[in-house]
Amino acid sequence: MTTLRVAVLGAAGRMGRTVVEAVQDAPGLELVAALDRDDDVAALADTGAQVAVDFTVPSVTEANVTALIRQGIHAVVGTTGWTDEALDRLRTELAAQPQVGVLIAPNFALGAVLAMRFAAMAARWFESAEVVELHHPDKADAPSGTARHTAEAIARARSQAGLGPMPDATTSAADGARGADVDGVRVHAVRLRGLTAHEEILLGNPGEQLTIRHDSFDRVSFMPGVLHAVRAIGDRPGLTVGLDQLLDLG
Ligand SMILES: NC(=O)C1=CN([C@@H]2O[C@H](COP(=O)(O)OP(=O)(O)OC[C@H]3O[C@@H](n4cnc5c(N)ncnc54)[C@H](OP(=O)(O)O)[C@@H]3O)[C@@H](O)[C@H]2O)C=CC1
Ligand SMILES: O=C(O)C1=N[C@H](C(=O)O)C[C@H](O)C1
Repeated sequence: MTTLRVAVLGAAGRMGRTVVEAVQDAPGLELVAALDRDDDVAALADTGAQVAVDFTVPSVTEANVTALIRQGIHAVVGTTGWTDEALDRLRTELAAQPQVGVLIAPNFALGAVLAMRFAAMAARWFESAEVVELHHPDKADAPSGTARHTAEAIARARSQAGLGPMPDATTSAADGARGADVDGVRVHAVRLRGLTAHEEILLGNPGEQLTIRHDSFDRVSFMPGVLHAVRAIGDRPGLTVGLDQLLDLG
């Protein structure tokens, strides 16, 4: 079996530490670099890394991935905060390095990926849909990348089905009481000590409710998805958004 040489960016962080352990324990993978703040991503090629995993912070992840692409290193990215404009800039970078693969995934937990897919399937059959995400209080961004992605998928499914705005008679609300508006879908963010990463998608019709819930109780929940992506990304040149694209879900 040939060994795949892997680097981790954000290696001192909560996710980075877990990824370092997972790579060290994974057959066929070799950890060749563990970088954090102040380390030089532009010199990573010297380590022989073939794939790099980025769990850093939204303000630096684009610069990291750009540096990886320019060195011909594939990227598996879990860091949140990607805008459509930033993704377009990556596509431009990738056009000059057509052999390089980049995966940006808001959530690597297999259950969370399936929950997003189920929500998108269900959305057109319900009058109302709202998303509640619940996380540890050390998280920097709100709403979560997963919740944004979920809301965007619900909005897309509703629009494709020709559904209009959801019923909502609110004419007066305290600041934030109705959550964030993501493409017309309300998203509510809870921050609570003791939590890790959780999401509920509430879908309502007259007389019935469907609740789709996913819980990550521990960061190990993300590791099977990360390792699958590390092994798969070299055969998938260009930009891929969402782990579901690598899971053969149909
Ligand atoms: N896709 C998924 O499945 C998941 C995604 N995430 C996302 O991953 C990201 C990281 O989460 P988490 O691990 O909890 O966050 P942490 O804050 O624990 O980790 C981020 C790490 O990146 C470091 N860092 C900051 N700047 C740089 C830089 N320029 N280069 C390299 N490293 C840098 C930080 O250092 P310092 O502390 O000194 O700033 C820290 O060690 C978030 O965006 C989060 O939402 C999280 C869980 C799952
Ligand atoms: O910061 C976290 O912890 C998480 N971030 C990701 C997100 O913003 O969706 C994934 C997961 O929810 C954990």
